[in-house]
This record gives sequence, structure tokens and C-alpha cells, in this order.
Amino acid sequence: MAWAVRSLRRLQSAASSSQAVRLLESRSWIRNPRKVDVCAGQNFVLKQYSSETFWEVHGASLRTLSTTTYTTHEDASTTHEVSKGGSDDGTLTLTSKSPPRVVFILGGPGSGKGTQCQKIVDKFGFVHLSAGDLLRAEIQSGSQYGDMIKNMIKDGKIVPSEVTVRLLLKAMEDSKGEKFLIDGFPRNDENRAVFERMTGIIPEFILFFDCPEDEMERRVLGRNQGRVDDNKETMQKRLKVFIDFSVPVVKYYESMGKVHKVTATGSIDDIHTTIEPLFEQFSEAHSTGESQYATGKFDTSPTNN
Ligand SMILES: Nc1ncnc2c1ncn2[C@@H]1O[C@H](COP(=O)(O)OP(=O)(O)O)[C@@H](O)[C@H]1O
Ligand SMILES: Nc1ccn([C@H]2C[C@H](O)[C@@H](COP(=O)(O)OP(=O)(O)O)O2)c(=O)n1
Repeated sequence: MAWAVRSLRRLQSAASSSQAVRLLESRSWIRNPRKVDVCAGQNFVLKQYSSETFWEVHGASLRTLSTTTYTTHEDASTTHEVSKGGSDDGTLTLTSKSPPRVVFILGGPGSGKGTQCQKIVDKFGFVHLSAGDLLRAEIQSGSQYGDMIKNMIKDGKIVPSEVTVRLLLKAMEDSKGEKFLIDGFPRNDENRAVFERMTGIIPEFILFFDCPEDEMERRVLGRNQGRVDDNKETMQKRLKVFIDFSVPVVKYYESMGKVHKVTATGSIDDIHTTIEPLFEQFSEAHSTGESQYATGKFDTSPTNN
């Protein structure tokens, strides 16, 4: 979960008393691991610095910080008590970490996102996270949000972003992966903004499966997975939601030059062959330590218009 730590604007000693001592404020320290002495009983306020760097915070001998990492949000600093006891002084080690690499997989319902993700996972070792699967698992888990999620899915609506992003983040952290295919997300602008705000992650690129509506409907109605939303009535609503809310997100990323549009008709293998070079290029760029995220060098020109 080390990657989940947002970069820190500053790390302050912020004990409730007025003796709070600022430990770090300038940017210079963020480049290298840094050790900071702390005293028992202090609190620390962790704040985001920017979306470029992620931080791991370990307390060498501090009970409450040992192997703990933190996520901070743009609009909310997080206060952590370092130690409750009086004999637990120690050292914090701050280590910068690379953010995880994320590719968003978008396309209408039934356009083949999940099918292609599986093939990419098999070959390129990404962790595949389907937002829809996570929401369905949340229903099954008996969560307090279960009924709400189920009703919204049944009605073809988009579940509130805070719920979906929290599920995604947890799955990312649990997986311990470093590169992710996030499938069926972001489905609207709110999804996109909340994800960016909560993680600071900018996607490497977006793969958009372009499929005619009648083909999507045919596939969904033939999918036979017992889903509450794979019926004609809900499918009509999902297609409308897709056009009204998801297509604008694709356009947003298009304006950033991040979208690879893939024609989603044709055989499963042919479509895979079309998108494979994109992931080969991605793997090559990252095996040499380069990152589009960091360098802007990754070729994001569309593969198949
Ligand atoms: N290229 C394709 N041609 C025909 N059927 C496909 C193709 N890709 C996927 N399918 C089938 O269409 C259905 C929907 O695919 P899926 O990957 O679940 O779509 P999505 O994740 O976009 O909703 C599945 O039954 C799948 O087997
Ligand atoms: N980001 C997301 C993804 C899915 N959902 C909900 C609403 C969607 O209609 C359902 C099903 O999504 P899923 O991606 O599994 O399936 P389709 O691409 O529609 O076939 O889940 C959501 O609310 N927010």
C-alpha cells in the first residue's frame, strides 16, 4: 500500500499544544529518503504536496506508525498521533514511491472491456479491477450500501463516486500491484474528479472500445451471467447513461491526447491483436524506467480510429 501515500506538502509536528514545531516545509527534502526525529506524544499533520510523488511513512520504533502508510487528500490534512506512550520516541523514515500506473478501460455496456482486460492481464501482468464487479461484490458482502448499489445498478444508474472510488482504492491496495487496468471507470465526470482528488493518479492512457449500440445490446442480452441489469429495459437506460455521461469523459481525455480508440467489432482475438502493441510499448517504456506520467514521452497517438 506504499504507493497510496499522497505526497506531502509538509510534515508538521502539530501537537495540540502551542509548542507545535514545524519539521519540514520546503520541497527539497522530498527527493530522498529522509529521517526525522520525533518525540512521543506528538501528532503529525500529513498534507498533499502535489500529485507527482507518493510517500511512505514508517516509524522505526513508534508503535503507532510502524509500517503504516497514509493517504492524504487535497482538501483535507490528516492528523496522526505518533505515539501515546512516553517511552516511544523514535524516527520517522519518509521514502518517496512511484505512483501506481493506471490505464482506464472505457466503452459502452457489452463493448468487450472485461473480455479484453482478461487477455491483457494474462500477457502483461496488469491487475484488472472492474468497477462493476467491485460494486456487485459489495452487494454480496452485505454492506450497508448494498441495497442502494443494487437499486442503482438495476436502474442503469451510476453509483455515487465516493462509494466506487473507495472500493477501487481498497482493491488496489489489497492487490499490492503496481499497474492496473481499471475497467468501467470513470463513468462520469464525478467519478473522474473524485478519483483524481482521492488518489492524485493521472491515467497513463485510456483505451476506449467503440462499439455500435445494436451490437452492445446483442452481446449484453446474450451474456447470461444472471445480472440484474442485463435485460432490455435496463440496457436502454445504460446506453443513455453511457452517451450522456460516459462519452463526455472520453472526450475530456481525448482533449488531453490520452485516448486510444479501438473498433470493438470483429473477433476477440483480432481486437486483442490491435491493442497488444499499445501494451508492448507501455511495458517497454516502463522497463527502461521511463514513464509517460513522468516524462511525457509515451506515444499516446490513437491506434485505431
Ligand atoms: N469481439 C467480440 N465479439 C463477440 N462477442 C464478444 C466480443 N467481445 C466480448 N464478447 C462477448 O460480449 C459479452 C460482453 O462482453 P464483456 O467483455 O462482458 O463486455 P463489457 O465488460 O464491456 O460489459 C460477453 O458475453 C462476451 O463474451
Ligand atoms: N464506475 C462505475 C461502474 C459501474 N457502475 C454500475 C453502473 C453500471 O451500469 C453497472 C455495471 O457496470 P459494468 O462495468 O460491470 O458493466 P457494463 O460495462 O455496463 O456491462 O455498475 C457504476 O455505478 N459506476
